[in-house]
Amino acid sequence: MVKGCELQQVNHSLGDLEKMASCLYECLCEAGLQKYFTRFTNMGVKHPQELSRITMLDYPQLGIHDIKDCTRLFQLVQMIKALQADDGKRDPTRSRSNPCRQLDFSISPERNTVKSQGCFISSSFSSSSSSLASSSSSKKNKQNCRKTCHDQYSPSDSLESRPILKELAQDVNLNEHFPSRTCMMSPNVSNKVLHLKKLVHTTGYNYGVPHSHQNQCEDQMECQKIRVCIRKRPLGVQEVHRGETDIISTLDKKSVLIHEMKEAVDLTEYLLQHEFHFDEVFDETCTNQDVYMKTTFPLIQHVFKGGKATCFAYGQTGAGKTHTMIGTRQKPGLYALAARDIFQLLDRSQLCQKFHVYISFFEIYCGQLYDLLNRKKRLFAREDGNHVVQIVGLREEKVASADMLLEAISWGNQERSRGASGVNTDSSRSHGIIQIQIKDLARRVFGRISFIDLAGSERAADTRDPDKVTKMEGAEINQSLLALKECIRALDQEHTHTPFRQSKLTQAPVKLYDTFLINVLKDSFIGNSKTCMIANVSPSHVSTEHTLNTLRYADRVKELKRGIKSSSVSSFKKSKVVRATSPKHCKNSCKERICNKKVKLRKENGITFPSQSYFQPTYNSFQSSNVVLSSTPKSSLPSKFCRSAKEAWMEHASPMKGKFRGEGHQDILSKQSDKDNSQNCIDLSVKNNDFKSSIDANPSVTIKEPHFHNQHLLPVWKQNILRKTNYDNGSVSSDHFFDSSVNSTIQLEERVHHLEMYHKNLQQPAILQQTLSYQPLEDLLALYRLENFGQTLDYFHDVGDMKKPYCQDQRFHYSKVNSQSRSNEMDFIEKNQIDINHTLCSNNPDQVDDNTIEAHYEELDEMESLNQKEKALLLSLPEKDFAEYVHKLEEIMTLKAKCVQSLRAQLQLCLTCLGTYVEGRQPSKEV
Ligand SMILES: Nc1ncnc2c1ncn2[C@@H]1O[C@H](COP(=O)(O)OP(=O)(O)OP(=O)(O)O)[C@@H](O)[C@H]1O
Repeated sequence: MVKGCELQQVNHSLGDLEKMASCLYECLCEAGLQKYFTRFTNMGVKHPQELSRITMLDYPQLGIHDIKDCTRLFQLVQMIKALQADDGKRDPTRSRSNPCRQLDFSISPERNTVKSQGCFISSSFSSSSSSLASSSSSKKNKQNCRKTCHDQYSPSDSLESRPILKELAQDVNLNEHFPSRTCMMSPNVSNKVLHLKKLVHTTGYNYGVPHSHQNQCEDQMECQKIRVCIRKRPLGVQEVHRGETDIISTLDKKSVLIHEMKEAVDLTEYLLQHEFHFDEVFDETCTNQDVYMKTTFPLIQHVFKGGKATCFAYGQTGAGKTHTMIGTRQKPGLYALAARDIFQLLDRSQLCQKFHVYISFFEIYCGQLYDLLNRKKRLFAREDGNHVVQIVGLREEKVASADMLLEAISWGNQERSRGASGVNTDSSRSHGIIQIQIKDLARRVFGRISFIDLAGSERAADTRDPDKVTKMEGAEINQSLLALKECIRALDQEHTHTPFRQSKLTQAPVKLYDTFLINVLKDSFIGNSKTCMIANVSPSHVSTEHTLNTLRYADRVKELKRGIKSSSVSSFKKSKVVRATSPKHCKNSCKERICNKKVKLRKENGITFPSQSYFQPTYNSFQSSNVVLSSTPKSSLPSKFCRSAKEAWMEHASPMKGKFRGEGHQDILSKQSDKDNSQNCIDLSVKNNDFKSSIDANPSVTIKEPHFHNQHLLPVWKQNILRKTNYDNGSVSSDHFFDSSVNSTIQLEERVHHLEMYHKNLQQPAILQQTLSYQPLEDLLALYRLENFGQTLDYFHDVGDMKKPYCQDQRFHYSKVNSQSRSNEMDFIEKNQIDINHTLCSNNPDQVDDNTIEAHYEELDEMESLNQKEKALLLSLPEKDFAEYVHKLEEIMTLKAKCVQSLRAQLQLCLTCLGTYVEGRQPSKEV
C-alpha cells in the first residue's frame, strides 16, 4: 500500500517534471532556442520561471555563442523577469496562460539584409542526455511541440503572424517595467522589446555621423579622395573552440552593427548596439578579390592617370591586415592583385616601352626605417627645402614583370620584423610600406601607389605571457598608432600644431615614422592623390573594445574627407606655431563644434586642389607639407654592434647638410642625392632577377649614403618566426635575393638592447632630462599643502591671485599668472615641443583609447590654473596616479580658495579695525 502510494507520488512528480519540461521546451521553441533544451535541463533549468536566473555568463555554458541566439535568450530572460515582476502587481484572480505563451520574439535580428556569422558548438546537444529528455512521453511531447512551433512559426516570423505572442503582447506592457529603455535593434522591432540600446554613432569627436549619406557625390568612387572601408574576418577555429561569439553584423554593404554586452549600474544586463556607416563594408564571406575590386583597383586606375594613391590597412593585431594586404598564394592579397593589374594595364596600353615599374619596400620598426630590399639597411628620412620628405638611401628595384614584383614583395616580407602577439602568433611588429612607382624613361615619376600594412595595436593587458621585448614592442606600436591618431585628429581639427612633430632639440627618433606616415596621409589630401583605408576588425566578443576603437578611428579618417579644403592645405604649408593642445582646448561646446563642421562643409564646396604635374621630379619622396622631421638620434654607436666594415660609416660620419631637391634644381647636393639614388636602383631585369648579386655588386649603395653621426640605434634583425614566403612557388627561392645565413647571426641581445635604448628615450623625454626638469610631483604638490600656506602667502602679490610654482634649475620660481607668463609658457612649449600625447602614451601604453585621453584632457582643461607643463607632467603619469594627483590637486585648489577667502576676510577686518582706530572709534563687535 505504502509502496503503491510512493509509486503514485513518483508518477505524479514525474508527470510534473514532464509538464515542466514540455513547458520549458515550448518556451524555448517560441524563442527558436529549442536546440539548447538539453543544455538548459543539464544546468538544472527545468521550468520557464527558472530562466530568469540565467545571466550572460551562463551563455557559453549553455553552448550559446551565436549573437542572434544570445539576443533571443537575453530577451526571453528579460521577458520572464518582466512577467515575474508583473505577477506581483497583477490581480491574482486573473488567470494567465503559460509564460511560454507570453513571449515576444518579434525582435528577430534577421533583417533580410542582416548577415551575421555565428559560431556553433553543437556536439554537446546530441551527445548529452537528460533524464527528462530520456522519457519517451517527453520525447513525444517535444516532437509534437517542435512540430507545432516550427511548422507554424519560424523564429523570424513577425509579431502579427504569431497569435500566441500577439496575445501576450497585449497582455504585458513591457514599457511599464522598463520605461527608460527602448529597443532600436531593427526597424521592425516593436518598442515592447527591451534592454536593447542602439547607438548610431554621431560625429565627433562626434564619431560617425553617416556623412557618406549626406552627400551623394561622395559616394561615387571617382570623386572620393579618401575611401574608408571595413573588413570583418571570420571567427578562427581557435576562437570557436574557446567559445567566442561573433558580435558584428553587417547590415548592408555600407553599414555595420556591433553588439556590445553591457551591464548597467543597477547590474541589469543589456545589449548596446553601435551602428557605423562607411564607404564599404566587407563581411567574412568577401574574398581578397572582392576587397581589391572595391578598394585598390580604382586606385590603380588612378595611378595610370598619373596620380598618387595610398592604400593602408589598420586594425587590431590578428584582425586580418596582412591577410588582406599580402594574402597567400591561393588567396593573393591586394599587393599581388595590384601587381598583376599594373603589368596587364601596361601591356594593354602598350606603355611598357615608355614606362618602367619600380618597387621599394621598407619597414618602420621602433621609430626607425629599414630597407627590406637591402638587408634591412637603416634608412633616414629628411625633409628638403621644398618640404618634400625624402628617404635617403632607399633602394628601388626595377621590375619587369608581375612575378618579379611579387618576388620582391615576398622577399621583403620575409625580412620584416615579426613575432608573436597575444592574439596572433605570426604578428607583424613593424609598419610595412611598399611603394610601386611607374616612371618614364627619364626616371620621372608618372604614378605611384603606396601600400601600408600597419602593425596591429594590442593592449598590454591582452598580451599573454609577454616577454620583455614583446611588451616593449607592443607599447611602441600603440604609441605610434596613437600618435598617428592624434595626427589625424590634428588634421581633422585644422590644427596648426602637428603633434607628430618632434623637436630637433629633443632628438628623439620616436616620431620619425609618425611624421612619415602622416606625410603619406597628407599626400592623400593634397594634390592629385587618392587614399583607401581598410580597417580590419575581428568578430570575436573578446575584441569588442578594440573593434569599437578601430571603427571610431576609421570614422575619424572618414571625417577627414570633409576636412579637405584649401585652407587646410595652406595651413600645412604655413604651419609654424606649435601648441601641444588637445582639440578640446578650443572650448567650444559640442553644439559649436557641430556648427563649425557645417561651416567647413560649406567651405569645402569651393575647394580647388593645386594641380600637380604628373612629371614632377620626385624620387623616394613623399610630397608633403612642411613637416620637419626629427633629426638623427645622438649618441655613439656601441662598437660591438658594428656589423661590418660597411656599417662603419654609422659611427663616424657627420650629417649631410643642405637640401635635396628634384632634378630641376641646381643644388649640387640634390644631384649627389639623385646620383646616389640612381645607384641604389638596380635593374632587376638586367641583373637577371638576382637581388643578392645586384646588392653585392653595388657596394656603393652604402658607401655613397649621406653620412650621419651620433647613431645610437642599430637596425634590428629580428626574425624569430620564419614566415613562409607567400608567393614562393618553388621556382624562385628566397635565397635568390640574399643569403639567408645573414639572418642566422641575429642576436636577441641586440634586439633587447635596441628596444631598451628606444624605451629609455621614450620614458625620459628630453624635457625631463634637461635643466628644466620638474621636481617630483609630490614636491610640487607639497607647496599647496595647507600647512605650507603660511609660507606660500608671501607669494601672493595680490589677494586672490594664484601663482604656480615650477622649478627650474632645481630652484623654485614663482610667476604670476598673467598674459606675459602665459606667452612665456607658449614659448617654452614651442621651444621644447612638449608633446602631451607622446608623453602620455609612452608611459601608458594601455591608453590608446580615445575616450580616456579625451577625458584626461577635459579634466585638466577644467583646471584652469594649471599651466601646459604641469598638464604634460600630469598626463605622463600612469592612469592610477593621474586620477590620484588630479584629485589631490583639486582638493588643494579648493583649500587655497578657502584660504584666500579667509585672507580677504582678515584683510577686511584689519581695514575695518584700522578705519575705526583712525576715526577714534571702537571697532564694532559685529566686525
Ligand atoms: N578574411 C579572412 N579570411 C580568413 N582568414 C583570415 C581573414 N583575415 C585574417 N584571417 C586569418 O587570421 C589570422 C590573423 O590574420 P593576420 O596575420 O592577417 O592579422 P594582422 O592584422 O596582420 O595581425 P598583426 O597586426 O599582428 O600582424 C591569420 O591566420 C589569417 O589567415
